[in-house]
Amino acid sequence: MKKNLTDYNFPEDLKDMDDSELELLSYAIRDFLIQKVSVTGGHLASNLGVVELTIGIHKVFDSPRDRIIWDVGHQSYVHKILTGRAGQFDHLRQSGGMSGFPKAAESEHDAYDTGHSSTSLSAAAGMAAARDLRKEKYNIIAVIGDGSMTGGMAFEALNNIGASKSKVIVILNDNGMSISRNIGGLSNHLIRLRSSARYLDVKKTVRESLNRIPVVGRELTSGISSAKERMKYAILNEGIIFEELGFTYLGPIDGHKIEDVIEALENTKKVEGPVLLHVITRKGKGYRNAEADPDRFHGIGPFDLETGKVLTPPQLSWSRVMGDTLTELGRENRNIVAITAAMESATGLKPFHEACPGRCFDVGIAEAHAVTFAAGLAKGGMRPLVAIYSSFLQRAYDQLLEDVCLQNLPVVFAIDRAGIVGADGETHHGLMDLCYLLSMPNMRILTPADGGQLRAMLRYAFTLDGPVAIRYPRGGCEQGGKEQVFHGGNARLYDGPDGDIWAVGSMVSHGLKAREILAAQGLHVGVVAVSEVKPADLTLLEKKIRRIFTLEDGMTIGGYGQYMGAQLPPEYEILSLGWPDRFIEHGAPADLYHRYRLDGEGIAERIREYIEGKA
Ligand SMILES: Cc1ncc(C[n+]2csc(CCOP(=O)(O)OP(=O)(O)O)c2C)c(N)n1
Ligand SMILES: CC(=O)[C@@H](O)[C@H](O)COP(=O)(O)O
Ligand SMILES: [Mg+2]
Repeated sequence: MKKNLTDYNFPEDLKDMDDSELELLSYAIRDFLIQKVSVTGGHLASNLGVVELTIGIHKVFDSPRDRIIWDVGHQSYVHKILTGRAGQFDHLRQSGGMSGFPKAAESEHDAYDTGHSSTSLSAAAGMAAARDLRKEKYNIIAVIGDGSMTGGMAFEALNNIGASKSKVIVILNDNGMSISRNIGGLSNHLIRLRSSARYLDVKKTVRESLNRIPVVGRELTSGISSAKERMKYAILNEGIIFEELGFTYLGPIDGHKIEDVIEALENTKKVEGPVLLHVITRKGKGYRNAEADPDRFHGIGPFDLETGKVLTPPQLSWSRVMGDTLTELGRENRNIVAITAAMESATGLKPFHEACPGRCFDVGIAEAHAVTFAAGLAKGGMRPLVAIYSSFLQRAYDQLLEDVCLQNLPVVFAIDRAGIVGADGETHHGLMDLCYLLSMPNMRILTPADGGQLRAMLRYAFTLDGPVAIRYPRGGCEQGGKEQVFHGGNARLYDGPDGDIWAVGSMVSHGLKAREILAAQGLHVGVVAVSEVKPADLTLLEKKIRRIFTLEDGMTIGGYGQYMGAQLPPEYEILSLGWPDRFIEHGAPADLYHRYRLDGEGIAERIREYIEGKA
């Protein structure tokens, strides 16, 4: 073994390693991951679970010729180490550093960019069709977790691939967990498969599969031979959903036994047509604290290695305020129900679940279904709230429009992680929701500037009889006044003769900072805190102040600024300040606001340039 992981020439060096060297390597990788992520933060538990599997994949397949697609991509750290990027882990997910997700721009080994779940199988299907049409020869391997397999797109792709008979290798990494415990009918099916006697004799089950199915060449394993035994196997495999859909199902195998992993992966190569290898792993494997609490170690900030405790002091989060308020409201009104797409604790729903058991629904990673499910609940007389991240709600555009807005149903959307999220980057920033929600008739959009306002808005939202979206950012929030009430409308915080900043929700604090900086330079702008984005409240428009600067944590094109521009009388001029027409990279929020001139300083500069006629 070499001293450092950076001393290797991976993936080539893997090819000459024997099983015991690979096992030693797995220890070194775990150690490295735990050390590095304890400093930078990141998706630790999922990566610890795929160490042997990833080593096996790079040993058996030939990346980048063979294409490896990581579903979600949060578990691609080991792949990054094994494709020459160990040296970049000190800057994992930091401004200017390596992404936490696969990025083709980062490495030729990253065959497909991911971040949102359940896309890998569709991407693999398309890549396989392209390969076959072009008569090329290479393997396409999609690695998907049991949580991601609950997403609708994964089912759609299985359906498609199974019928196409195209050679796609699906590796189902089953650890029984989504971020929290995995749920649903498919999850129960997997539990039955993993607890069946078949798991006990790994090699035999894989050999049996190979004897039963068409394989490339004649390199068959010895396995079962008599017709009677073959029939017994076929019956055993009957009812395995993947087989029924047209896949050859191999496994389940123990994903932490490197020699079994390698043998099973070699066997996937031999199968003709679509094949699914079921691998059982443990989330957090090899680090006591993560094994004990895989949910918390799914995505974690910098932590103490010994205790596993995060180093940043706890703060009041927007999610927490939402969850606690909903719990209060749920106690008062038994018609209130909550829905999450596999993000119960992250969206703050846990206390509601505990206080109102039976009224909190985790539907799996199924955002589109979650929204129409809420529409159904509303139709049935309940008052549903969908707690969801802004970027994941993108998955349910059509359901928002056709099921909720068109029928004007009273569904409350608690849109978390709206705006810049930071370390997760392009795939996770919540910069689009204002653009698509603003164009939806009947949708009301509220944006709290602090925790007190969020509490008041939630209470108000349940009094309305149509859809309401309340959007708020990731992270900590100011307490705000406890007894606030909200009946719609905006609030003027300052007057100013040189123009008015209309700041949406949490951007109010940036607007106030800009105002201060400008005042010191002799320019006096007012500030309006925009709590009600839609319908537009124009009652605070000043007749004498004809210059409006809108400020939003969303895309400029199609966002609040353009929406306001369309409502303003012609004598008003408007400058819209938001995120530009490009994908915004990962990095610390403060760095990003600064780089894109959306912090107080940048906003002040842009306003001054505009007023001075330079913009
Ligand atoms: C569309 C979408 N919804 C939700 C998420 C948030 N998310 C990221 S990983 C994850 C759980 C994935 O579980 P699984 O695929 O089993 O991987 P594991 O973490 O267990 O390795 C969830 C819900 C996401 N990335 N994309
Ligand atoms: C990979 C993924 O999609 C989630 O784990 C996400 O990273 C969670 O983000 P938060 O840290 O904002 O909850
Ligand atoms: Mg899982």
